[in-house]
Amino acid sequence: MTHASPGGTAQPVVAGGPIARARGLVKTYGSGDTAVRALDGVDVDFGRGELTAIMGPSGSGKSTLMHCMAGLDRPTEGSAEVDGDDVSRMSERRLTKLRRTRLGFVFQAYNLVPTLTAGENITLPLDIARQPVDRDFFDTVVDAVRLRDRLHHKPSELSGGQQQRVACARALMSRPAVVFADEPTGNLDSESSAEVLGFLRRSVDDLGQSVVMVTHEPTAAAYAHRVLFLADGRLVGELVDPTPATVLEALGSMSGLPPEGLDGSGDPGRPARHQAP
Ligand SMILES: Nc1ncnc2c1ncn2[C@@H]1O[C@H](COP(=O)(O)OP(=O)(O)OP(=O)(O)O)[C@@H](O)[C@H]1O
Repeated sequence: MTHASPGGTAQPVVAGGPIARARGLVKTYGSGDTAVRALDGVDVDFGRGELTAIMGPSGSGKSTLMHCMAGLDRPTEGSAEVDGDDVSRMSERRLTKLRRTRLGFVFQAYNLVPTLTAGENITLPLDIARQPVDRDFFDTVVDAVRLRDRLHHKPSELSGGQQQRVACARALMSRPAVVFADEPTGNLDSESSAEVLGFLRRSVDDLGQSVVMVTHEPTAAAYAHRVLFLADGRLVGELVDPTPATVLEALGSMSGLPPEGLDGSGDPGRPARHQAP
């Protein structure tokens, strides 16, 4: 269950508080006449133990928001907190450690090491960090991604969907506070997409993982507990318990609405609330 506060901050109501949050997040690229305000004051909470999708038109700031939250980019103003740590103010050294130990990443490109087997790719981050591999958890994750019979295959011997499931398993192995997934199904056919998205959702429902996913696809966003909509670097709406139809409807209504405010309030900073029927 979520509510939009009068101040415009979308806040999920979940036990233990949000796993990540942004306050007054601004990101400006360049300067002077050519400056681009990619994020224009974003306040948002990401629910603990939830799959949150971020949608919006091309250039609306989705990747910039995710990168600022994940410490891959520095905001110009405001704060980005993950599990109580302000990543916007951390030293590079601490950020590197945080990304390695507390965050998981899944990108559109699978980024697997071609000379290693699927199993070796899954444990690689732990091996690099010289952390022990919890074999029971490894088995749980491998079964959840349904890769048991592919563990000894190299990436070139796996389908795109299987490679992305290896990348998902790898992201989960350190039990990160948050998995950030940027267009994880962008290269996949619909069947492989369903497998990857099904796994990301199960990682939340069955393993308690928190996941934040950028996507263009309403069918992908419908796997989320909650969808956030960005436009021109601002949070302009959210949808709880989405379906492909309600996501499409929300996207359609946003593109057709006047610029003074998607909820009709005249306040462009206030997110419109689209509740699934
Ligand atoms: N490194 C950069 N330098 C300059 N401008 C940038 C940079 N990265 C992003 N931008 C600009 O910031 C704005 C937001 O970009 P961003 O990639 O976050 O949008 P997006 O919603 O993820 O887009 P897409 O769906 O096309 O990936 C765009 O206008 C983009 O051109």
